[in-house]
Amino acid sequence: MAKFADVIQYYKNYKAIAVFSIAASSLFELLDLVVPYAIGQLLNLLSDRPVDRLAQGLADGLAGLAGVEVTRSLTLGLLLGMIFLVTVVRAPIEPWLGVWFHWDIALKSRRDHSVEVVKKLLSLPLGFYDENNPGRIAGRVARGLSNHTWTYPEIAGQLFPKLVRVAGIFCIIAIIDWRIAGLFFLSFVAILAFSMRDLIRLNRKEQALDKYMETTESRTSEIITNIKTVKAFATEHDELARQRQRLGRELKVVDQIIHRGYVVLMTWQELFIQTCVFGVLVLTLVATLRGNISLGHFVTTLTVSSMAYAELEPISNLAEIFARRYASMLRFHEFLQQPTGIEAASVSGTPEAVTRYQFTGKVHFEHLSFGYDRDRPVLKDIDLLIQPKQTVALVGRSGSGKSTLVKLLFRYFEPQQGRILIDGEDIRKLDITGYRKQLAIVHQEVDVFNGTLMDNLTYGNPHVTREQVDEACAIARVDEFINLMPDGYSTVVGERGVRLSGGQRQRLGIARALLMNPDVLVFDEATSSLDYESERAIQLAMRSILGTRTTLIIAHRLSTVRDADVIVVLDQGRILEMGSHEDLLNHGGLYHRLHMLQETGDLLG
Ligand SMILES: Nc1ncnc2c1ncn2[C@@H]1O[C@H](COP(=O)(O)OP(=O)(O)OP(=O)(O)O)[C@@H](O)[C@H]1O
Repeated sequence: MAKFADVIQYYKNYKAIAVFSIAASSLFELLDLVVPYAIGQLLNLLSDRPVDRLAQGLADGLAGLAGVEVTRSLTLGLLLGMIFLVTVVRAPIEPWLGVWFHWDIALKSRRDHSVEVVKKLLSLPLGFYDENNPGRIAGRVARGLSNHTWTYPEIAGQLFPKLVRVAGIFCIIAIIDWRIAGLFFLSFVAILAFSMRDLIRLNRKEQALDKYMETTESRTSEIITNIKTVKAFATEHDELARQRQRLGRELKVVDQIIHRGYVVLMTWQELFIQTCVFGVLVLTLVATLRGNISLGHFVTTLTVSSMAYAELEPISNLAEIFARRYASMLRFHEFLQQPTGIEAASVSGTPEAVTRYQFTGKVHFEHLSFGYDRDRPVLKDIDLLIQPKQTVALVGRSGSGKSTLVKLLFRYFEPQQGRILIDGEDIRKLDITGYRKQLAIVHQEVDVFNGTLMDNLTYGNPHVTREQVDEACAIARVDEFINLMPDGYSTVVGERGVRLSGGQRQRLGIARALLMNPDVLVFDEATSSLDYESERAIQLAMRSILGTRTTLIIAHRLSTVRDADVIVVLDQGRILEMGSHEDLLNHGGLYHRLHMLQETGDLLG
């Protein structure tokens, strides 16, 4: 759970400059008080009454320095000079010591935390992404960052200095009349306590709303990612209706409960403040009429106390703004506190720190058991030894655990029982980045990054030579389509470039995997969604790779796995059968049945 301290810690890199700039802004707020004081003293002078001790002392000091007599004109000049210093002279300095630094800190902190966010995104375990879609994550991060950025200049540049100013006003009033100061203090504490109570209550509602908003954003993001399905099923109207309903509910809470709550609070604050201002006017007037305070003090007290009460409104507004943003700031820190995966160390480390390995490719899945949910095992006691450069095919019904086995090999998840050995070494003992660099996978859906074909080919290994790229492209049959591209290797593909077909993407994926020169290569359903010609091109590419390194093929189409040295048939998380294509056909078990099914299309085969 994130706390208030986490929100403060957000700016910790700039602690020293923050203290300096807040102190500077506070000082300027205090200097503002010189004006009503000096005007009060001017009034005393003009009405031929003596100035108070402070003004008199300053005038004596000045006269002593100049070696002249203290006159009315000298005191007048001194008071005017004070006003000039704290208004005109201060004007060009204040924005630089205050505004500049407040925004500078906010913007630099945003940069720091944006980097932290990327770091976090790269080091979160895969399981996090199964549970949170991009819209939910992006919404939470964006709101958290922007609210932190906007809030800092307001709190540091206004709230703190204004509180200091109010404290200064309290001191001035106390010097003039302690009873008025007492009333001022009590009313101030009362209004702040009353406001805080309401703000805490409203903040709880904000937190619940924030969670609700994340789910709405997550659905909008799903609409974008699944737009083809939405259009194909013609569910635009339903999606719009659902989102409209959610947004309507959000508005109801924001408008009718939260916003109304703030306005009610403001109404009470206004009434209370104006009553207090009036009370001070009456009290000061009575004190002046009784001759307890001078006319100058009457003006000063009235002016500063009106200034103080006038500050109450912005102070409570700032507290309100903070309360409105606090919930999303906390949610942002909760995101940053998510437990990281095993990749975390490599994200922070340098590329040079990665341990380099060279494996023969002997992989042993030793009595592995695993379930995403501990109580529902997906893999049960898998024991499988793969010899170096062997080709092993994993087949079985959908949901039998083929992909999960590969996820464990890549250490996206840890087995609950058993272990995986590579060349006899437990993979948990290896440096995760160095280990993964010796593996490569060609997914069913090959990711294409916005950039040139060359960028995409060398994504995992930017140091390869042009010859190596040509060679990998020839094996993966990328060369067949690269020559047709407008700019060859320099053709921009992906989001803003040429769209690649499914078959082209897969061949790109194979070449990219080969350029990693992996010791273990995995094909995950690599040919499942392709037309005959593309599938054949890929099968030929795969065939020329087989035997050059340990290869694992997850396949539904049994035609693609005939060449495998060993075919492993998984069923409900267990190894049911294992052997060559011929052995398994002769065995007459599940593989034989699946094979017949695919050959004949006969469900009873
Ligand atoms: N991230 C996940 N969280 C929870 N359960 C999951 C997750 N991924 C897969 N499963 C479950 O684990 C079981 C095995 O899934 P897996 O993807 O390994 O099967 P598969 O044999 O590769 O299936 P297919 O051939 O359809 O891809 C399934 O019951 C699936 O619902």
